[in-house]
Amino acid sequence: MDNLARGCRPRDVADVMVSTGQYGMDAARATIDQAVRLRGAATERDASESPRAPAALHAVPTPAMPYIDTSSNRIALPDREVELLFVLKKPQVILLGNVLSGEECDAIIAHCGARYTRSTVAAESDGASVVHEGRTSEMAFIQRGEAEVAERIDRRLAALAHWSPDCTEPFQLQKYGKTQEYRPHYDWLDPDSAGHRAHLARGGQRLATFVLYLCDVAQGGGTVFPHLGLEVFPKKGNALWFLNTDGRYQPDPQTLHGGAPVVSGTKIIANKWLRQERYG
Ligand SMILES: O=C(O)CCC(=O)C(=O)O
Ligand SMILES: [Fe+2]
Repeated sequence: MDNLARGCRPRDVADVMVSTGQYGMDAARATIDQAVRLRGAATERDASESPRAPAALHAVPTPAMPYIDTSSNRIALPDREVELLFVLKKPQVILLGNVLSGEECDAIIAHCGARYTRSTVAAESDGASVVHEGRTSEMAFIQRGEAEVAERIDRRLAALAHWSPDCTEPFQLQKYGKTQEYRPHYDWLDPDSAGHRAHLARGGQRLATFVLYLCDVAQGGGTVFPHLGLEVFPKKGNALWFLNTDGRYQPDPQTLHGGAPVVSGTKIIANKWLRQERYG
């Protein structure tokens, strides 16, 4: 497992294991998943060291990317079996079912109680958090170590995405009442914007997004992707995943997305962003 410790992509390590003839692909994947879990989903990887490809496999280093195994209809995680509901290949957008139990959704919402404040975005000029007319929801954060249920879900998402929880942002809840929305935007940080560069300096690029739907919504509130002609409706316990960049960490303009206005009811989601490096 030295290659994993050096930050190689589990997928590449699996290819090497199969090519030596000692493992079938299923056995290689299972062994790697186990090793990643034991290592706390590669927590120990030195974030300052650039990820490298397995020795003697590629001359050109391939950066590590989080990934979800889409080879079967269900994914058995250590504490839960998740369903694949749809997969869009490019850009990669995956809808997953049964990621959270109803009780877990309720517990997260209860934990945040009334701590919401008006949502903000990062200003392009200096990166400061500013209120924006395109994001009318309210937000709340759950810091690492604050709630057992959040820690458990953090570990589950790490196993699902083969990515260390240390390289993710804390959960950000978004609550939308009637007419509230988040107009189409990108989750990746723009290297050409001075304000975003300050955020890039802490944890690198936002490689992938999980949107956890914590409740059903009576009407409206879908997550929309205008360039893809796609709208995903919130369903309690489901999670939407998308990759914000290509495999070389370059922002993908096709990932434009937003939260459509809620027509009736309330929508509550939790965002989890996977960063390139340790996010402290
Ligand atoms: O509300 C949604 O469905 C998407 C939210 C979103 O894209 C965000 O908070 O960055
Ligand atoms: Fe977003």
